[in-house]
Order: sequence, then structure tokens, then C-alpha cells
Amino acid sequence: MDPYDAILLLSFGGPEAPEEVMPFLRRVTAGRGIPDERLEEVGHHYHLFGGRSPINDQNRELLAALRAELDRRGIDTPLLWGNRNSEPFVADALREAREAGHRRVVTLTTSAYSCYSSCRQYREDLAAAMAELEADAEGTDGLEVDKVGQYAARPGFHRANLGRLVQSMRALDGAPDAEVALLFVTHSIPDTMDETSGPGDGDGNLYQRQHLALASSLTEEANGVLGRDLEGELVFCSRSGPPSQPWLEPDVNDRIEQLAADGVKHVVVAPIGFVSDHMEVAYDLDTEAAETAEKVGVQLVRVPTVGTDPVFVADLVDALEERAAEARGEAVPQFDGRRPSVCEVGCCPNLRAAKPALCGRDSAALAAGEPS
Ligand SMILES: CC1=C(CCC(=O)O)c2cc3nc(cc4[nH]c(cc5[nH]c(cc1n2)c(C)c5CCC(=O)O)c(CCC(=O)O)c4C)C(CCC(=O)O)=C3C
Ligand SMILES: [Fe+2]
Repeated sequence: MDPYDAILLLSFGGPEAPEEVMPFLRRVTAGRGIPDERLEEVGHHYHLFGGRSPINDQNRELLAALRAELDRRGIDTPLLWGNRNSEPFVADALREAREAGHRRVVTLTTSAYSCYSSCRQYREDLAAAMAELEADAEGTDGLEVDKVGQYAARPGFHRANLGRLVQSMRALDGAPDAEVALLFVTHSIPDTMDETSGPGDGDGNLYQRQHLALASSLTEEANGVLGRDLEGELVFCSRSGPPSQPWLEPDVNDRIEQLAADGVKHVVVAPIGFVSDHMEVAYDLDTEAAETAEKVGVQLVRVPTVGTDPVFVADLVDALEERAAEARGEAVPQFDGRRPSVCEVGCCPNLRAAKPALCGRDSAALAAGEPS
């Protein structure tokens, strides 16, 4: 995939054994002011699943699916894997690239949307990993890292979500519209993180706007296919942080309770904010929200995330091929909501501290210690 000689799948990571839970949680929350009670509570969620998050296995499946699609297209570029919070860490992956003699790596993250947590923080992870390599005797050895733009608006992410939504909603054929609610779910983030998401000179709230755009077109298309007239809405899960800090609302559980009081009997829960059924889905939706629904006598139909849907996987490989074409100086397809593969200056800023971040127009300035 000229000019790239390796592809890096970059993800969040998760514990795979009980003794990895607390070290993982401490890594995730280092310096973030998450109350201890919240950490213990989240630790408990992981222990309910034997101390093993499903996320790494799901990423192994995604890697296999990407490999198969690359092979099918005759692309033999090696595919590496690195995580922010668990082994293999990003720096492990980049060292592997350096040792194999690779020079240009293109990164694909497991998060589709734009905000500090889901975009810039991964760019900071890449910068921190490069700094680690720099400290080795071999240095970075000329290694360069690029990234594919956030893909929330890409056609394959849209089509894979639509297919799964329509298929799940068929279970409710026969239930009248007045008894059905359609909830699109994503990770809550602090209001300030949403307000500052997107380019500094943009309108802000890009995180919410990307979700609302997808939710509204999925609602319209699912209604069309199923002959319904539902109003989809966006709700949030997995809030953390101190109660004094406003985060995006409504919470999925609160909304399910209100809907039940309004006479709704079936709630479709579509976690469009996530690309696999990891812990935020397995616990926050399939355990906690399912209990809420049961308590108030509502049927909860949970739509699967895109996972390794062939439509999604093929589109990710399209995105990689488009990124390579862009790096060769060729024109690439444009579409509504497309995010640049090189982030704008000040895009999705780190509100706590300015840190070096790769793959942005401000990367060089940040490396020199200037604020984003
Ligand atoms: C936007 C977003 C995504 C989606 C984009 C992406 O995928 O990157 C995401 C994904 C994930 N979040 C995950 C887990 C956690 N997130 C936490 C904390 C936080 N997440 C935040 C945001 C996001 N998080 C924020 C603003 C915080 C507050 C602290 C901070 O500013 O960092 C905490 C700390 C404890 C808690 O308070 O819950 C945990 C354990 C897992 C792994 C699941 C598994 O193990 O299967 C995944 C995929
Ligand atoms: Fe999170």
C-alpha cells in the first residue's frame, strides 16, 4: 500500500485477567480526577465478567477480518496492533515496526467519532510512543506515522449500522409505533469536551453533531424499510467523573424509565457510538440498562455494534487505500461529513494540558512545546 509499509490498528485496550483490572483502571484514569468509588464500581463490572474485557478478543477478530479483506485485494502490507491501556501497547507496536525495518505506518483507530477521548488522545498516544522509541539506542530510525480520518460519516459505517438496526427491529414487527422507542446510544463525555470537539475555528459540538447526523439518517432509512414512523433519539451511557461536572445527558437508564412511564413497551437500543460489543455494551447496556428495562416492564432489543460486519471491514480497507492515495498526492473521494486525515490546528483540544500529538497540522508546534 505505497507509501505505507505497515498498518497499525490502534485501540483502547482492556484487562484480560482479574489481576489486570486495577492496573488497567489506574492507567485509564491517571490524573483525571475520577473518584475512587467510581473506580471500584467499574472494577466490579469487569469482575462480573471474570476480570476479562471482551475488547481485545474483538480487536483480534477485527484484525483477522481486516487481514482477510487486505489479502482478498492482494495487499500484503503487515497489520500491527497497539493499545492505549493494555498490552500490546502502542510503543510495542511501533518498536515492532522499527525492528521490521518499516518506515511509514498508517494508523486506524477503533473509534469513529471526533472528540478529545476518541481522536486527539490517540494522536497523543502515538506521540508518546514515538518519544519512547526516541529514547531507545536505535531511536525512531526514520519511522513516520499517519492516520486515517475519523470515519463516523463514512458510507460503510452507516450501511453496516443500518443493516444491523433493521434486522434487530424486525423482532418488533407487529408492535405499534406508539409502543416502540428507538434509542441511539454513545459514551457520555463532559459537556466541555463536546463543546470543544472539532476544529478550533468550527462550530464545536462535533461529537454530538456526528452522532445526531447518523442517528437521524438511520431513523429515516429504517422507518422507510420497515414502514414505521418512529422518532429516534440520542442518549448516553458510561458517565464517570465527579457529579459536579456536567456530562452529556440523558442517561440511557433514565430515558428508559421515562419512556416506560409514557406507555412505551419496547425499546430498541442501538450503540452507534461503539465499534464492538466491549464492556460499555456488555455491562452498561446488556447488564445495567437491561435490568432497568426489566424493572419497568419494557422489552429491550439491543442492536449489535458493527464489529466485523463485512460492509464495515471493506469500508475500513477503502479508507486505508484512500489514505495511501492521499499520501501519494492523488485526489481522494469526498463526501459529506468527511474528516481530514490530518487534524486541523487545535482540533479536539486536551483541556488539561497541551501535549505533543501526531497526525495534526499543529503536530510540529506541539512537539516544540507550544499549546494546542
Ligand atoms: C468517547 C469515549 C469512548 C469511545 C471512543 C474510544 O473507543 O476510544 C470511550 C471508550 C472506552 N472506554 C473504555 C473504558 C473506560 N473509559 C473510562 C473513562 C472515560 N471514557 C471517556 C470517553 C470515552 N471512552 C471519558 C471522557 C472518560 C473519563 C476519563 C477520561 O477522560 O479518560 C474508564 C474509567 C472508569 C470510568 O469512569 O468509567 C474506563 C474503564 C473502554 C474499554 C471497554 C472495555 O474494557 O471493554 C472503551 C472502548
Ligand atoms: Fe471510556
